[in-house]
Amino acid sequence: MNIPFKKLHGAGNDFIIIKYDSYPYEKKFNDLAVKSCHRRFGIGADGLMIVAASKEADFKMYYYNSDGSRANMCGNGIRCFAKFVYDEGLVKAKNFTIETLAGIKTVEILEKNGSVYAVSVNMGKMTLEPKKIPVKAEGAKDFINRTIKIEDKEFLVSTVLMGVPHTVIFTDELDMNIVKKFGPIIEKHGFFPEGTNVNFAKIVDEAHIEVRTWERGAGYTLACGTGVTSVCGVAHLLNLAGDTLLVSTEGGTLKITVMENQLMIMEGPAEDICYGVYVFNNIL
Ligand SMILES: N[C@H](CCC[C@H](N)C(=O)O)C(=O)O
Repeated sequence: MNIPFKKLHGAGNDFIIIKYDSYPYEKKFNDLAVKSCHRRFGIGADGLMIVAASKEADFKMYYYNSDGSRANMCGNGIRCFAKFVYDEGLVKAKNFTIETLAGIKTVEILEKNGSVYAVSVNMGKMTLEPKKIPVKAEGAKDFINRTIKIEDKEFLVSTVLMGVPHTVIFTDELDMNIVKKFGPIIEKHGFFPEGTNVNFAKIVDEAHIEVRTWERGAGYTLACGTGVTSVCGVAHLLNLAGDTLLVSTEGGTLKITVMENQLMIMEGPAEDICYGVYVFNNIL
């Protein structure tokens, strides 16, 4: 089956985007994600998004990780999704809404010299209640500053829901060996019945944070929008940083603003990489 696609990235977190009508087989989306996201046998990406019609918003976004698992929300992804639908002429307004499994998100296209260079997204508020994340923490009102012991190391973690579960670990030094060794262990730790994304964060000063993320269902990625937003929300909650933050990831910089009412606005890049036709051999 030949499927037209575009590939975009948001701060190095890369995605394949297709239109629902070009492959209207929802039950096969996870299989399509695994095969198209494969870095050798497919196009290669961290995730797949499908642009569909919505009864409640301007569009509906399906998001799948490269391992085929579906996730409720994707921060870098929704910026790329917004650029895709705007550039494809599917929407004329610069402000519009996108239905996700984490609720309806409002996005704003940011244009310079007639081309979209970034998108601003209202990411909503963090959820702290363990049941809603979910985290196993009988009777606790949140999962902030908890200790996880793995081998001989103790991690002070804070887990929140930012559309998807995010565990935040503040550290003085970002050590990629630690990220890649302990990220996958924490991702699947028994505390997290549905798994978790894992963000290692270094506070540079009250306006700058560095983040490296091990993603649930995708592994180490160059950036994670919901992860960066979660880090900023927890840093603000713990008075470790201010309310306007520049967050540098390996793939680029995102700007997060924590509003008075705890809503968080993420602004960041969305860039085209390529477009073409994917030959989906779904017989195998
Ligand atoms: N890269 C995405 C996160 C995807 C979430 C997914 N890894 C999951 O929670 O299963 C972002 O920019 O927010």
